[in-house]
Amino acid sequence: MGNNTETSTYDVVVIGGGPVGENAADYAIRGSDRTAVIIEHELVGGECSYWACMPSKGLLGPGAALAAAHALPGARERQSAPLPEPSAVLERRDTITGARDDTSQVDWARGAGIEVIRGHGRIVGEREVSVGDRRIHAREAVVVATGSTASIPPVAGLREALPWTSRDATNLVDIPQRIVVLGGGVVACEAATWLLDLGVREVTMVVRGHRLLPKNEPFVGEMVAEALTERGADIRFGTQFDSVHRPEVADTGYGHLHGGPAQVTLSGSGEVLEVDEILVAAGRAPATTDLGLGSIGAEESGPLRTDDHMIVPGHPWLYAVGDANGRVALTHMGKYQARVAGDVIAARAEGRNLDSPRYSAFADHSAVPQVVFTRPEVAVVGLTEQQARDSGIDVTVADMDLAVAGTYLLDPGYSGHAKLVIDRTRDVVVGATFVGAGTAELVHSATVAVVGEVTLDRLWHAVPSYPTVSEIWLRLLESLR
Ligand SMILES: Cc1cc2nc3c(=O)[nH]c(=O)nc-3n(C[C@H](O)[C@H](O)[C@H](O)COP(=O)(O)OP(=O)(O)OC[C@H]3O[C@@H](n4cnc5c(N)ncnc54)[C@H](O)[C@@H]3O)c2cc1C
Ligand SMILES: NC(=O)c1ccc[n+]([C@@H]2O[C@H](COP(=O)([O-])OP(=O)(O)OC[C@H]3O[C@@H](n4cnc5c(N)ncnc54)[C@H](O)[C@@H]3O)[C@@H](O)[C@H]2O)c1
Repeated sequence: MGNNTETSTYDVVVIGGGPVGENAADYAIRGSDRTAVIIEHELVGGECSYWACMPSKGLLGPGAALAAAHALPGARERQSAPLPEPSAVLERRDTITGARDDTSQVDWARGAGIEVIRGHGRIVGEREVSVGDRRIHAREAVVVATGSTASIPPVAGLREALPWTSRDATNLVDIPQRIVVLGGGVVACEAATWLLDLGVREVTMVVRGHRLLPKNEPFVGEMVAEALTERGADIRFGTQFDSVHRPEVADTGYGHLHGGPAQVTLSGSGEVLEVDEILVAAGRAPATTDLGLGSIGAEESGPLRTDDHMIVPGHPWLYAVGDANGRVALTHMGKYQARVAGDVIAARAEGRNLDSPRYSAFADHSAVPQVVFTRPEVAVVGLTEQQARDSGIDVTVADMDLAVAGTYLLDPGYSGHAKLVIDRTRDVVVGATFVGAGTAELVHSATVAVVGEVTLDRLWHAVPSYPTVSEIWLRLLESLR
Protein backbone atom coordinates (compact mmCIF):
# COMPACT_ATOMS: atom_id res chain seq x y z
CA MET A 1 0.00 0.00 0.00
CA GLY A 2 1.37 3.44 -0.93
CA ASN A 3 1.25 6.60 1.17
CA ASN A 4 -1.98 7.67 -0.51
CA THR A 5 -3.92 4.74 0.96
CA GLU A 6 -7.06 5.94 2.69
CA THR A 7 -8.10 3.70 5.59
CA SER A 8 -11.64 3.55 7.00
CA THR A 9 -13.05 1.41 9.76
CA TYR A 10 -16.57 -0.06 10.00
CA ASP A 11 -18.01 -2.65 12.33
CA VAL A 12 -19.24 -4.75 9.41
CA VAL A 13 -17.84 -4.88 5.87
CA VAL A 14 -19.97 -6.66 3.27
CA ILE A 15 -18.44 -7.52 -0.10
CA GLY A 16 -21.22 -7.79 -2.69
CA GLY A 17 -24.41 -5.74 -2.73
CA GLY A 18 -26.89 -8.29 -4.04
CA PRO A 19 -30.11 -9.06 -2.16
CA VAL A 20 -28.14 -11.22 0.26
CA GLY A 21 -25.40 -8.71 1.07
CA GLU A 22 -28.01 -5.99 1.61
CA ASN A 23 -29.85 -8.16 4.16
CA ALA A 24 -26.67 -9.17 6.00
CA ALA A 25 -25.62 -5.54 6.44
CA ASP A 26 -29.10 -4.49 7.53
CA TYR A 27 -29.56 -7.25 10.11
CA ALA A 28 -26.03 -6.82 11.52
CA ILE A 29 -26.60 -3.17 12.46
CA ARG A 30 -30.35 -2.51 12.74
CA GLY A 31 -31.39 -1.06 16.11
CA SER A 32 -27.74 -0.44 17.12
CA ASP A 33 -25.04 2.19 16.63
CA ARG A 34 -22.84 -0.25 14.68
CA THR A 35 -21.64 0.87 11.25
CA ALA A 36 -21.67 -1.10 8.00
CA VAL A 37 -20.47 -0.68 4.45
CA ILE A 38 -21.40 -2.56 1.28
CA ILE A 39 -18.75 -2.78 -1.41
CA GLU A 40 -20.29 -3.34 -4.85
CA HIS A 41 -18.45 -3.45 -8.18
CA GLU A 42 -21.51 -3.39 -10.43
CA LEU A 43 -25.10 -2.67 -9.36
CA VAL A 44 -26.53 -2.61 -5.84
CA GLY A 45 -29.37 -5.14 -6.01
CA GLY A 46 -27.18 -7.78 -7.63
CA GLU A 47 -27.90 -10.50 -10.14
CA CYS A 48 -31.42 -11.07 -8.84
CA SER A 49 -32.73 -7.55 -9.43
CA TYR A 50 -31.30 -6.82 -12.87
CA TRP A 51 -30.27 -10.10 -14.52
CA ALA A 52 -32.04 -13.04 -12.91
CA CYS A 53 -35.19 -13.41 -10.76
CA MET A 54 -36.90 -10.11 -11.49
CA PRO A 55 -36.48 -9.80 -15.28
CA SER A 56 -37.11 -13.53 -15.81
CA LYS A 57 -40.36 -13.47 -13.87
CA GLY A 58 -41.28 -10.26 -15.70
CA LEU A 59 -40.82 -12.04 -19.02
CA LEU A 60 -42.84 -15.07 -17.88
CA GLY A 61 -45.84 -13.24 -16.43
CA PRO A 62 -47.71 -12.18 -19.59
CA GLY A 63 -47.54 -15.68 -21.15
CA ALA A 64 -48.85 -17.20 -17.91
CA ALA A 65 -51.71 -14.69 -17.77
CA LEU A 66 -52.71 -15.45 -21.37
CA ALA A 67 -52.53 -19.20 -20.72
CA ALA A 68 -54.77 -18.79 -17.65
CA ALA A 69 -57.31 -16.85 -19.71
CA HIS A 70 -57.10 -19.36 -22.53
CA ALA A 71 -57.88 -22.21 -20.10
CA LEU A 72 -61.15 -20.63 -19.02
CA PRO A 73 -64.26 -20.66 -21.22
CA GLY A 74 -65.76 -17.19 -21.21
CA ALA A 75 -62.33 -15.53 -21.01
CA ARG A 76 -60.85 -17.56 -23.89
CA GLU A 77 -63.42 -16.22 -26.36
CA ARG A 78 -62.24 -12.66 -25.67
CA GLN A 79 -58.60 -13.49 -26.30
CA SER A 80 -57.49 -12.16 -29.65
CA ALA A 81 -53.95 -13.63 -29.84
CA PRO A 82 -52.31 -16.72 -28.36
CA LEU A 83 -48.96 -15.11 -27.47
CA PRO A 84 -47.94 -11.91 -25.67
CA GLU A 85 -46.97 -8.75 -27.55
CA PRO A 86 -43.11 -8.94 -27.53
CA SER A 87 -42.33 -5.21 -27.47
CA ALA A 88 -44.68 -4.62 -24.53
CA VAL A 89 -43.22 -7.60 -22.68
CA LEU A 90 -39.68 -6.26 -23.10
CA GLU A 91 -40.79 -2.78 -22.07
CA ARG A 92 -42.36 -4.18 -18.90
CA ARG A 93 -39.16 -6.14 -18.20
CA ASP A 94 -37.19 -2.88 -18.46
CA THR A 95 -39.59 -1.19 -16.04
CA ILE A 96 -39.10 -4.06 -13.58
CA THR A 97 -35.30 -3.79 -13.73
CA GLY A 98 -35.45 0.01 -13.60
CA ALA A 99 -33.41 -0.07 -16.83
CA ARG A 100 -30.49 -1.18 -14.61
CA ASP A 101 -30.40 2.02 -12.56
CA ASP A 102 -29.62 1.14 -8.93
CA THR A 103 -30.27 4.59 -7.42
CA SER A 104 -33.26 3.44 -5.40
CA GLN A 105 -31.34 0.52 -3.89
CA VAL A 106 -28.39 2.77 -2.98
CA ASP A 107 -30.87 5.19 -1.40
CA TRP A 108 -32.43 2.31 0.56
CA ALA A 109 -29.00 1.25 1.88
CA ARG A 110 -28.07 4.77 2.93
CA GLY A 111 -31.49 5.20 4.53
CA ALA A 112 -30.83 2.04 6.56
CA GLY A 113 -27.53 3.55 7.76
CA ILE A 114 -25.37 1.44 5.43
CA GLU A 115 -22.64 3.14 3.43
CA VAL A 116 -22.05 2.06 -0.17
CA ILE A 117 -18.62 2.04 -1.79
CA ARG A 118 -18.39 1.30 -5.51
CA GLY A 119 -15.48 -0.90 -6.58
CA HIS A 120 -14.03 -4.38 -6.42
CA GLY A 121 -13.53 -5.69 -2.89
CA ARG A 122 -10.63 -8.00 -2.04
CA ILE A 123 -9.66 -9.54 1.28
CA VAL A 124 -6.06 -8.60 2.01
CA GLY A 125 -5.69 -10.04 5.51
CA GLU A 126 -7.62 -10.76 8.70
CA ARG A 127 -10.50 -8.21 8.93
CA GLU A 128 -8.84 -6.19 6.13
CA VAL A 129 -10.41 -5.44 2.73
CA SER A 130 -9.11 -3.33 -0.14
CA VAL A 131 -11.10 -1.41 -2.76
CA GLY A 132 -8.75 0.16 -5.27
CA ASP A 133 -6.47 2.39 -3.20
CA ARG A 134 -8.72 2.29 -0.17
CA ARG A 135 -8.19 0.00 2.77
CA ILE A 136 -11.16 -0.94 4.95
CA HIS A 137 -10.85 -2.43 8.40
CA ALA A 138 -13.71 -4.46 9.92
CA ARG A 139 -14.03 -4.31 13.71
CA GLU A 140 -16.55 -7.16 13.95
CA ALA A 141 -17.01 -9.01 10.67
CA VAL A 142 -16.35 -9.31 6.96
CA VAL A 143 -19.25 -10.85 5.05
CA VAL A 144 -18.68 -12.34 1.60
CA ALA A 145 -21.88 -12.04 -0.46
CA THR A 146 -20.40 -12.01 -3.94
CA GLY A 147 -22.95 -14.31 -5.59
CA SER A 148 -22.18 -16.49 -8.59
CA THR A 149 -21.48 -16.35 -12.31
CA ALA A 150 -22.73 -18.52 -15.19
CA SER A 151 -20.56 -21.54 -15.99
CA ILE A 152 -19.50 -22.14 -19.59
CA PRO A 153 -18.59 -25.83 -20.13
CA PRO A 154 -15.23 -26.47 -21.82
CA VAL A 155 -16.59 -27.32 -25.28
CA ALA A 156 -14.39 -26.68 -28.34
CA GLY A 157 -15.32 -23.29 -29.84
CA LEU A 158 -18.09 -22.52 -27.32
CA ARG A 159 -16.47 -19.68 -25.39
CA GLU A 160 -15.09 -18.20 -28.64
CA ALA A 161 -18.65 -18.16 -30.06
CA LEU A 162 -19.68 -15.67 -27.31
CA PRO A 163 -22.83 -17.61 -26.40
CA TRP A 164 -25.65 -16.03 -24.47
CA THR A 165 -25.82 -16.70 -20.76
CA SER A 166 -28.85 -16.07 -18.58
CA ARG A 167 -27.88 -12.37 -18.50
CA ASP A 168 -28.58 -12.12 -22.23
CA ALA A 169 -31.70 -14.28 -22.11
CA THR A 170 -33.28 -12.17 -19.36
CA ASN A 171 -32.18 -8.91 -20.95
CA LEU A 172 -32.83 -9.89 -24.53
CA VAL A 173 -33.30 -7.13 -27.07
CA ASP A 174 -33.00 -9.16 -30.27
CA ILE A 175 -35.34 -12.14 -30.54
CA PRO A 176 -33.48 -14.94 -32.32
CA GLN A 177 -35.43 -17.08 -34.78
CA ARG A 178 -33.50 -20.25 -33.91
CA ILE A 179 -31.85 -20.86 -30.55
CA VAL A 180 -30.21 -23.87 -28.93
CA VAL A 181 -30.28 -24.04 -25.13
CA LEU A 182 -27.59 -26.09 -23.36
CA GLY A 183 -28.92 -27.54 -20.10
CA GLY A 184 -32.11 -28.94 -18.66
CA GLY A 185 -32.16 -27.18 -15.28
CA VAL A 186 -34.22 -24.30 -13.97
CA VAL A 187 -32.75 -21.53 -16.13
CA ALA A 188 -33.05 -23.66 -19.29
CA CYS A 189 -36.70 -24.59 -18.64
CA GLU A 190 -37.84 -21.09 -17.65
CA ALA A 191 -35.94 -19.48 -20.56
CA ALA A 192 -37.37 -21.97 -23.08
CA THR A 193 -40.83 -20.99 -21.78
CA TRP A 194 -40.38 -17.24 -22.32
CA LEU A 195 -38.51 -17.68 -25.63
CA LEU A 196 -41.51 -19.63 -26.97
CA ASP A 197 -43.81 -16.91 -25.59
CA LEU A 198 -41.79 -14.30 -27.50
CA GLY A 199 -42.31 -16.19 -30.75
CA VAL A 200 -38.89 -17.81 -31.22
CA ARG A 201 -39.50 -20.23 -34.09
CA GLU A 202 -37.08 -23.01 -33.15
CA VAL A 203 -36.13 -23.71 -29.54
CA THR A 204 -33.89 -26.77 -29.21
CA MET A 205 -32.84 -27.95 -25.75
CA VAL A 206 -29.72 -30.08 -25.43
CA VAL A 207 -29.82 -32.05 -22.17
CA ARG A 208 -27.01 -34.37 -21.18
CA GLY A 209 -29.20 -36.40 -18.79
CA HIS A 210 -32.49 -38.13 -19.47
CA ARG A 211 -34.90 -35.69 -17.89
CA LEU A 212 -35.48 -32.01 -17.26
CA LEU A 213 -35.18 -30.57 -13.74
CA PRO A 214 -33.29 -33.65 -12.53
CA LYS A 215 -33.03 -32.46 -8.91
CA ASN A 216 -36.80 -32.93 -8.48
CA GLU A 217 -39.23 -35.87 -8.40
CA PRO A 218 -39.16 -37.62 -11.83
CA PHE A 219 -42.74 -36.61 -12.71
CA VAL A 220 -41.72 -32.93 -12.57
CA GLY A 221 -39.33 -33.14 -15.51
CA GLU A 222 -41.71 -35.38 -17.44
CA MET A 223 -44.62 -32.94 -17.15
CA VAL A 224 -42.51 -29.88 -17.99
CA ALA A 225 -40.92 -31.68 -20.97
CA GLU A 226 -44.32 -32.74 -22.27
CA ALA A 227 -45.66 -29.19 -22.05
CA LEU A 228 -42.59 -27.62 -23.69
CA THR A 229 -42.66 -30.21 -26.47
CA GLU A 230 -46.35 -29.59 -27.03
CA ARG A 231 -45.55 -25.89 -27.46
CA GLY A 232 -42.92 -26.68 -30.11
CA ALA A 233 -39.63 -27.10 -28.23
CA ASP A 234 -37.35 -29.83 -29.55
CA ILE A 235 -35.71 -31.53 -26.56
CA ARG A 236 -32.68 -33.72 -27.19
CA PHE A 237 -31.91 -35.91 -24.19
CA GLY A 238 -28.69 -37.84 -23.53
CA THR A 239 -26.48 -35.60 -25.60
CA GLN A 240 -24.35 -32.48 -25.25
CA PHE A 241 -22.35 -30.08 -27.38
CA ASP A 242 -19.34 -31.70 -28.98
CA SER A 243 -18.10 -28.53 -30.70
CA VAL A 244 -19.29 -25.10 -31.80
CA HIS A 245 -18.35 -23.16 -34.92
CA ARG A 246 -19.41 -19.55 -35.35
CA PRO A 247 -17.53 -17.82 -38.19
CA GLU A 248 -18.79 -14.29 -37.45
CA VAL A 249 -18.65 -13.27 -33.80
CA ALA A 250 -19.50 -9.80 -32.50
CA ASP A 251 -19.49 -8.48 -28.93
CA THR A 252 -22.70 -6.50 -29.37
CA GLY A 253 -23.68 -6.29 -25.69
CA TYR A 254 -26.19 -8.05 -23.47
CA GLY A 255 -29.29 -9.39 -25.20
CA HIS A 256 -28.19 -8.67 -28.77
CA LEU A 257 -27.25 -11.45 -31.17
CA HIS A 258 -23.55 -12.09 -30.67
CA GLY A 259 -22.74 -12.58 -34.34
CA GLY A 260 -23.89 -14.62 -37.31
CA PRO A 261 -25.31 -18.14 -37.36
CA ALA A 262 -23.50 -20.88 -35.44
CA GLN A 263 -23.14 -24.57 -36.12
CA VAL A 264 -23.38 -26.78 -33.04
CA THR A 265 -22.28 -30.40 -33.36
CA LEU A 266 -23.94 -32.80 -30.92
CA SER A 267 -22.05 -35.60 -29.21
CA GLY A 268 -22.88 -39.18 -30.16
CA SER A 269 -24.93 -38.62 -33.33
CA GLY A 270 -22.60 -35.95 -34.76
CA GLU A 271 -25.72 -34.07 -35.88
CA VAL A 272 -25.09 -30.40 -36.69
CA LEU A 273 -27.65 -27.79 -35.57
CA GLU A 274 -27.59 -24.41 -37.32
CA VAL A 275 -28.84 -21.67 -34.99
CA ASP A 276 -28.91 -17.88 -34.67
CA GLU A 277 -27.94 -17.93 -30.98
CA ILE A 278 -26.73 -20.29 -28.27
CA LEU A 279 -27.92 -20.02 -24.66
CA VAL A 280 -25.71 -21.71 -22.09
CA ALA A 281 -27.72 -22.61 -18.97
CA ALA A 282 -25.35 -25.14 -17.43
CA GLY A 283 -25.25 -24.05 -13.80
CA ARG A 284 -23.33 -21.37 -11.92
CA ALA A 285 -20.03 -21.06 -10.04
CA PRO A 286 -19.55 -19.09 -6.80
CA ALA A 287 -17.93 -15.69 -7.49
CA THR A 288 -14.97 -16.23 -5.20
CA THR A 289 -12.06 -15.91 -7.60
CA ASP A 290 -10.17 -12.61 -7.45
CA LEU A 291 -11.44 -12.12 -3.91
CA GLY A 292 -8.05 -12.45 -2.21
CA LEU A 293 -9.00 -15.62 -0.33
CA GLY A 294 -5.42 -16.88 -0.70
CA SER A 295 -4.29 -14.03 1.60
CA ILE A 296 -5.95 -15.81 4.53
CA GLY A 297 -4.97 -19.32 3.48
CA ALA A 298 -8.40 -20.23 2.00
CA GLU A 299 -9.07 -21.79 -1.43
CA GLU A 300 -8.78 -19.16 -4.19
CA SER A 301 -11.96 -20.36 -5.93
CA GLY A 302 -15.01 -22.55 -5.35
CA PRO A 303 -17.62 -22.17 -2.63
CA LEU A 304 -16.57 -20.44 0.58
CA ARG A 305 -17.91 -23.08 2.98
CA THR A 306 -19.48 -22.11 6.30
CA ASP A 307 -21.01 -23.64 9.39
CA ASP A 308 -24.71 -23.08 10.16
CA HIS A 309 -23.91 -19.71 11.83
CA MET A 310 -22.57 -18.76 8.35
CA ILE A 311 -19.05 -18.44 9.80
CA VAL A 312 -16.13 -19.72 7.72
CA PRO A 313 -14.42 -22.35 9.92
CA GLY A 314 -11.01 -21.22 11.16
CA HIS A 315 -11.85 -17.54 10.52
CA PRO A 316 -14.27 -16.40 13.25
CA TRP A 317 -14.48 -12.88 11.75
CA LEU A 318 -15.42 -14.12 8.24
CA TYR A 319 -18.94 -15.00 7.06
CA ALA A 320 -20.20 -16.18 3.65
CA VAL A 321 -23.83 -15.95 2.55
CA GLY A 322 -25.88 -16.55 -0.61
CA ASP A 323 -24.64 -18.12 -3.84
CA ALA A 324 -21.00 -17.56 -2.79
CA ASN A 325 -21.08 -20.31 -0.14
CA GLY A 326 -22.47 -23.06 -2.39
CA ARG A 327 -25.25 -24.07 0.04
CA VAL A 328 -28.43 -23.18 -1.91
CA ALA A 329 -28.44 -20.86 -4.94
CA LEU A 330 -31.81 -19.19 -4.34
CA THR A 331 -32.53 -15.59 -3.39
CA HIS A 332 -34.90 -16.38 -0.53
CA MET A 333 -32.50 -18.91 1.02
CA GLY A 334 -29.54 -16.53 0.64
CA LYS A 335 -31.55 -13.81 2.37
CA TYR A 336 -32.45 -16.28 5.14
CA GLN A 337 -28.74 -17.02 5.58
CA ALA A 338 -28.09 -13.27 5.64
CA ARG A 339 -30.66 -12.78 8.42
CA VAL A 340 -28.93 -15.53 10.38
CA ALA A 341 -25.45 -14.07 9.74
CA GLY A 342 -26.61 -10.55 10.65
CA ASP A 343 -28.22 -11.80 13.87
CA VAL A 344 -25.06 -13.78 14.72
CA ILE A 345 -22.84 -10.74 14.15
CA ALA A 346 -25.13 -8.62 16.34
CA ALA A 347 -25.28 -11.27 19.08
CA ARG A 348 -21.52 -11.72 19.18
CA ALA A 349 -20.94 -7.94 19.21
CA GLU A 350 -23.32 -7.67 22.15
CA GLY A 351 -21.82 -10.66 24.02
CA ARG A 352 -24.90 -12.91 23.66
CA ASN A 353 -24.51 -16.66 23.15
CA LEU A 354 -25.64 -18.40 19.96
CA ASP A 355 -27.74 -21.19 21.50
CA SER A 356 -31.10 -20.13 20.00
CA PRO A 357 -32.28 -21.68 16.67
CA ARG A 358 -32.45 -18.06 15.45
CA TYR A 359 -28.67 -18.26 14.96
CA SER A 360 -28.61 -21.37 12.76
CA ALA A 361 -29.53 -21.67 9.06
CA PHE A 362 -30.66 -25.29 9.54
CA ALA A 363 -33.49 -25.06 6.96
CA ASP A 364 -30.80 -25.12 4.24
CA HIS A 365 -30.34 -28.84 4.82
CA SER A 366 -33.83 -30.25 4.43
CA ALA A 367 -36.50 -27.57 4.07
CA VAL A 368 -35.64 -25.54 0.97
CA PRO A 369 -38.69 -24.29 -0.95
CA GLN A 370 -38.52 -23.40 -4.64
CA VAL A 371 -40.95 -22.41 -7.35
CA VAL A 372 -40.03 -22.95 -11.00
CA PHE A 373 -42.13 -20.61 -13.11
CA THR A 374 -42.59 -22.88 -16.11
CA ARG A 375 -46.01 -23.83 -17.47
CA PRO A 376 -46.96 -25.99 -15.66
CA GLU A 377 -45.58 -24.30 -12.57
CA VAL A 378 -43.49 -26.43 -10.18
CA ALA A 379 -43.51 -25.88 -6.41
CA VAL A 380 -41.34 -28.01 -4.13
CA VAL A 381 -40.02 -28.11 -0.60
CA GLY A 382 -37.86 -30.52 1.35
CA LEU A 383 -36.78 -33.99 0.30
CA THR A 384 -37.74 -36.04 -2.73
CA GLU A 385 -38.75 -39.64 -2.08
CA GLN A 386 -35.31 -40.81 -3.22
CA GLN A 387 -33.46 -38.29 -1.04
CA ALA A 388 -35.55 -39.34 1.97
CA ARG A 389 -34.85 -43.05 1.35
CA ASP A 390 -31.14 -42.32 0.83
CA SER A 391 -31.00 -40.57 4.20
CA GLY A 392 -32.40 -43.66 5.94
CA ILE A 393 -35.94 -42.37 6.57
CA ASP A 394 -38.78 -44.94 6.77
CA VAL A 395 -40.78 -43.46 3.89
CA THR A 396 -44.34 -43.60 2.70
CA VAL A 397 -45.82 -41.34 0.02
CA ALA A 398 -49.10 -39.81 -1.03
CA ASP A 399 -49.04 -39.37 -4.78
CA MET A 400 -51.94 -38.30 -6.99
CA ASP A 401 -53.17 -36.07 -9.80
CA LEU A 402 -54.16 -32.59 -8.75
CA ALA A 403 -57.87 -32.65 -9.37
CA VAL A 404 -60.11 -30.80 -6.92
CA ALA A 405 -62.89 -28.26 -7.30
CA GLY A 406 -60.35 -25.42 -7.13
CA THR A 407 -58.34 -26.74 -10.08
CA TYR A 408 -61.49 -27.44 -12.14
CA LEU A 409 -62.55 -23.85 -11.59
CA LEU A 410 -59.17 -22.61 -12.87
CA ASP A 411 -59.32 -24.82 -15.95
CA PRO A 412 -61.85 -27.53 -16.89
CA GLY A 413 -58.97 -29.42 -18.56
CA TYR A 414 -56.57 -28.85 -15.64
CA SER A 415 -53.56 -31.13 -15.49
CA GLY A 416 -51.39 -31.32 -12.37
CA HIS A 417 -49.81 -33.70 -9.93
CA ALA A 418 -48.95 -33.71 -6.22
CA LYS A 419 -46.80 -35.82 -3.94
CA LEU A 420 -46.06 -35.81 -0.23
CA VAL A 421 -43.09 -37.66 1.23
CA ILE A 422 -43.79 -38.82 4.79
CA ASP A 423 -41.42 -39.92 7.54
CA ARG A 424 -43.42 -42.85 8.91
CA THR A 425 -41.55 -43.01 12.19
CA ARG A 426 -42.16 -39.39 13.12
CA ASP A 427 -45.50 -39.16 11.23
CA VAL A 428 -44.48 -35.88 9.57
CA VAL A 429 -44.15 -34.49 6.04
CA VAL A 430 -40.49 -34.24 4.93
CA GLY A 431 -41.08 -33.29 1.31
CA ALA A 432 -43.80 -31.98 -0.99
CA THR A 433 -44.00 -31.46 -4.75
CA PHE A 434 -46.83 -29.82 -6.67
CA VAL A 435 -46.96 -29.37 -10.44
CA GLY A 436 -49.72 -27.38 -12.12
CA ALA A 437 -51.13 -23.90 -12.54
CA GLY A 438 -51.62 -22.04 -9.27
CA THR A 439 -49.31 -24.26 -7.21
CA ALA A 440 -46.72 -21.55 -6.41
CA GLU A 441 -48.85 -20.29 -3.55
CA LEU A 442 -49.31 -23.85 -2.19
CA VAL A 443 -45.68 -24.31 -1.33
CA HIS A 444 -45.60 -22.15 1.76
CA SER A 445 -48.21 -24.32 3.48
CA ALA A 446 -45.99 -27.32 2.79
CA THR A 447 -42.94 -25.41 4.06
CA VAL A 448 -44.73 -24.65 7.32
CA ALA A 449 -45.66 -28.33 7.68
CA VAL A 450 -42.06 -29.47 7.03
CA VAL A 451 -40.29 -26.89 9.21
CA GLY A 452 -42.94 -27.12 11.95
CA GLU A 453 -42.74 -30.96 11.90
CA VAL A 454 -46.52 -31.01 12.17
CA THR A 455 -47.79 -34.58 12.69
CA LEU A 456 -50.31 -35.89 10.17
CA ASP A 457 -52.89 -36.29 12.96
CA ARG A 458 -52.55 -32.60 13.67
CA LEU A 459 -52.38 -31.59 10.00
CA TRP A 460 -55.78 -33.26 9.53
CA HIS A 461 -57.25 -30.34 11.46
CA ALA A 462 -55.75 -27.75 9.07
CA VAL A 463 -58.84 -27.65 6.87
CA PRO A 464 -58.33 -26.24 3.36
CA SER A 465 -60.89 -23.73 2.12
CA TYR A 466 -63.42 -24.76 -0.52
CA PRO A 467 -63.07 -24.42 -3.50
CA THR A 468 -59.31 -23.78 -3.71
CA VAL A 469 -56.29 -25.65 -5.09
CA SER A 470 -55.25 -26.18 -1.45
CA GLU A 471 -57.96 -28.83 -1.17
CA ILE A 472 -55.35 -31.21 -2.55
CA TRP A 473 -54.00 -31.29 1.03
CA LEU A 474 -57.23 -33.00 2.14
CA ARG A 475 -57.07 -35.55 -0.71
CA LEU A 476 -53.42 -36.35 0.06
CA LEU A 477 -54.07 -36.76 3.79
CA GLU A 478 -57.15 -38.92 3.10
CA SER A 479 -54.99 -41.23 1.02
CA LEU A 480 -52.66 -41.71 4.00
CA ARG A 481 -55.35 -42.66 6.58
C1 LIG B 1 -31.93 -16.46 -14.74
C2 LIG B 1 -32.01 -16.66 -13.25
C3 LIG B 1 -33.24 -16.60 -12.63
C4 LIG B 1 -33.32 -16.80 -11.25
N1 LIG B 1 -34.56 -16.78 -10.67
C5 LIG B 1 -34.66 -16.98 -9.34
C6 LIG B 1 -35.93 -16.95 -8.71
O1 LIG B 1 -36.97 -16.76 -9.35
N2 LIG B 1 -35.99 -17.14 -7.38
C7 LIG B 1 -34.86 -17.36 -6.65
O2 LIG B 1 -34.98 -17.53 -5.43
N3 LIG B 1 -33.64 -17.39 -7.21
C8 LIG B 1 -33.51 -17.21 -8.54
N4 LIG B 1 -32.28 -17.22 -9.12
C9 LIG B 1 -31.09 -17.34 -8.26
C10 LIG B 1 -30.74 -15.95 -7.66
O3 LIG B 1 -30.53 -15.03 -8.71
C11 LIG B 1 -29.49 -16.02 -6.78
O4 LIG B 1 -29.64 -17.08 -5.86
C12 LIG B 1 -29.34 -14.70 -6.04
O5 LIG B 1 -29.14 -13.63 -6.93
C13 LIG B 1 -28.15 -14.78 -5.07
O6 LIG B 1 -28.01 -13.56 -4.42
P1 LIG B 1 -26.58 -13.09 -3.91
O7 LIG B 1 -26.79 -11.76 -3.25
O8 LIG B 1 -25.91 -14.18 -3.18
O9 LIG B 1 -25.73 -12.88 -5.23
P2 LIG B 1 -25.90 -11.85 -6.44
O10 LIG B 1 -27.30 -11.50 -6.66
O11 LIG B 1 -25.12 -12.47 -7.55
O12 LIG B 1 -25.16 -10.54 -5.93
C14 LIG B 1 -23.77 -10.54 -5.70
C15 LIG B 1 -23.26 -9.12 -5.87
O13 LIG B 1 -21.88 -9.07 -5.53
C16 LIG B 1 -21.19 -8.22 -6.45
N5 LIG B 1 -19.77 -8.63 -6.38
C17 LIG B 1 -19.26 -9.85 -6.69
N6 LIG B 1 -17.93 -9.87 -6.42
C18 LIG B 1 -17.62 -8.64 -5.92
C19 LIG B 1 -16.42 -8.06 -5.44
N7 LIG B 1 -15.28 -8.74 -5.35
N8 LIG B 1 -16.45 -6.77 -5.03
C20 LIG B 1 -17.61 -6.05 -5.07
N9 LIG B 1 -18.79 -6.57 -5.51
C21 LIG B 1 -18.79 -7.84 -5.91
C22 LIG B 1 -21.89 -8.49 -7.76
O14 LIG B 1 -21.70 -7.42 -8.65
C23 LIG B 1 -23.35 -8.61 -7.31
O15 LIG B 1 -23.99 -7.37 -7.32
C24 LIG B 1 -32.15 -17.04 -10.50
C25 LIG B 1 -30.90 -17.10 -11.12
C26 LIG B 1 -30.83 -16.93 -12.50
C27 LIG B 1 -29.48 -16.99 -13.16
N1 LIG C 1 -37.30 -20.04 -10.18
C1 LIG C 1 -36.16 -20.23 -9.53
O1 LIG C 1 -36.13 -20.46 -8.33
C2 LIG C 1 -34.86 -20.17 -10.28
C3 LIG C 1 -34.82 -19.77 -11.61
C4 LIG C 1 -33.61 -19.80 -12.28
C5 LIG C 1 -32.46 -20.19 -11.63
N2 LIG C 1 -32.53 -20.55 -10.32
C6 LIG C 1 -31.35 -21.05 -9.63
O2 LIG C 1 -30.16 -20.60 -10.25
C7 LIG C 1 -29.21 -21.64 -10.27
C8 LIG C 1 -28.65 -21.84 -11.66
O3 LIG C 1 -29.64 -22.42 -12.53
P1 LIG C 1 -29.19 -23.36 -13.72
O4 LIG C 1 -30.40 -23.79 -14.46
O5 LIG C 1 -28.09 -22.70 -14.47
O6 LIG C 1 -28.52 -24.60 -12.97
P2 LIG C 1 -29.08 -26.06 -12.68
O7 LIG C 1 -28.06 -26.70 -11.82
O8 LIG C 1 -30.50 -26.06 -12.28
O9 LIG C 1 -29.05 -26.77 -14.12
C9 LIG C 1 -27.87 -26.93 -14.85
C10 LIG C 1 -28.13 -27.81 -16.05
O10 LIG C 1 -26.97 -27.80 -16.87
C11 LIG C 1 -26.54 -29.12 -17.13
N3 LIG C 1 -25.08 -29.09 -17.26
C12 LIG C 1 -24.20 -28.73 -16.30
N4 LIG C 1 -22.94 -28.84 -16.79
C13 LIG C 1 -23.05 -29.26 -18.07
C14 LIG C 1 -22.13 -29.56 -19.08
N5 LIG C 1 -20.82 -29.45 -18.87
N6 LIG C 1 -22.59 -29.95 -20.27
C15 LIG C 1 -23.93 -30.08 -20.49
N7 LIG C 1 -24.86 -29.80 -19.56
C16 LIG C 1 -24.42 -29.41 -18.37
C17 LIG C 1 -27.06 -29.93 -15.96
O11 LIG C 1 -27.16 -31.29 -16.30
C18 LIG C 1 -28.42 -29.26 -15.71
O12 LIG C 1 -29.37 -29.77 -16.60
C19 LIG C 1 -29.88 -22.89 -9.71
O13 LIG C 1 -29.50 -23.07 -8.37
C20 LIG C 1 -31.34 -22.56 -9.80
O14 LIG C 1 -32.12 -23.20 -8.80
C21 LIG C 1 -33.70 -20.57 -9.64
